[in-house]
Amino acid sequence: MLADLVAGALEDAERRRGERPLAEVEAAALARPAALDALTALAPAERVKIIAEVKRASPSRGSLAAIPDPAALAVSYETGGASAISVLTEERRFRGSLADLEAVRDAVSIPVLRKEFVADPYQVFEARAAGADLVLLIVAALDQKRLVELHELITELGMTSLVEAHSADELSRALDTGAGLVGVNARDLTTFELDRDLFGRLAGSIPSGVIRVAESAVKSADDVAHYRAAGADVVLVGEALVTSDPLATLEEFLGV
Ligand SMILES: O=C(O)c1ccccc1NCC(=O)[C@H](O)[C@H](O)COP(=O)(O)O
Repeated sequence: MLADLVAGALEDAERRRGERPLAEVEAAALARPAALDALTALAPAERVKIIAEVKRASPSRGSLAAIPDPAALAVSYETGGASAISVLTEERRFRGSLADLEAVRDAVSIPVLRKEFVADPYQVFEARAAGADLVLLIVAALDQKRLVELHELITELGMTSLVEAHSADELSRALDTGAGLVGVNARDLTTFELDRDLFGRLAGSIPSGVIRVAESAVKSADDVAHYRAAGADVVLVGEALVTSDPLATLEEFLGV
């Protein structure tokens, strides 16, 4: 499944490259105002922080929410106290787009993450051209050389990588990149199984100075408390927000 998602995302990027060559996207990326400082926005604090996700659908859950106006949803997230917004831009299974990201960027003043199966530098330039401040890199989808190259490009463009792992091995590869923001995804992206305790098993290996993000499987305030007790500085939440009143849910989650 993960290989299919990456292959599909690369095919879609190739199609867009045909319509808008790299030189044009690169120029648009360089013309953007500087990216927001996500490491400061997500820095450890007395209270847990939330990255709130714009997520219409997913391979594991199918349709979640229509989200006709992603910018309005993002404004609710910002008003509700989210520290950053994640926008799924994958088109085939998540029904997202770069246009969603651009609309969100224009509507909020907190950092915005491009959530995508990024494997090609073109996708990084696209992210910056659309106004992203952060880009997701999934360790399981990349060999180490490519992971490091993409992380370096993201950094050169002034953005922040969120480097995502799902095992001790992947975590060690994530830390080897030198990234300051590392996520542990409870969802196995090959089987979709959820393991809410994985973060707790791996968090102790993340050195202080690296921001720890617990991703996926947050359904309730108890789940946020569970991740917080295990050492999460930040939790990334999708489904629970798009299928509820986001303001009320954020208030409940941030009260933890
Ligand atoms: O959500 C999926 O089904 C999925 C399947 C395959 C690859 C990635 C997938 N999701 C991306 C994410 O990591 C989540 O959208 C994100 O962590 C939020 O998760 P949740 O709060 O459980 O919606």
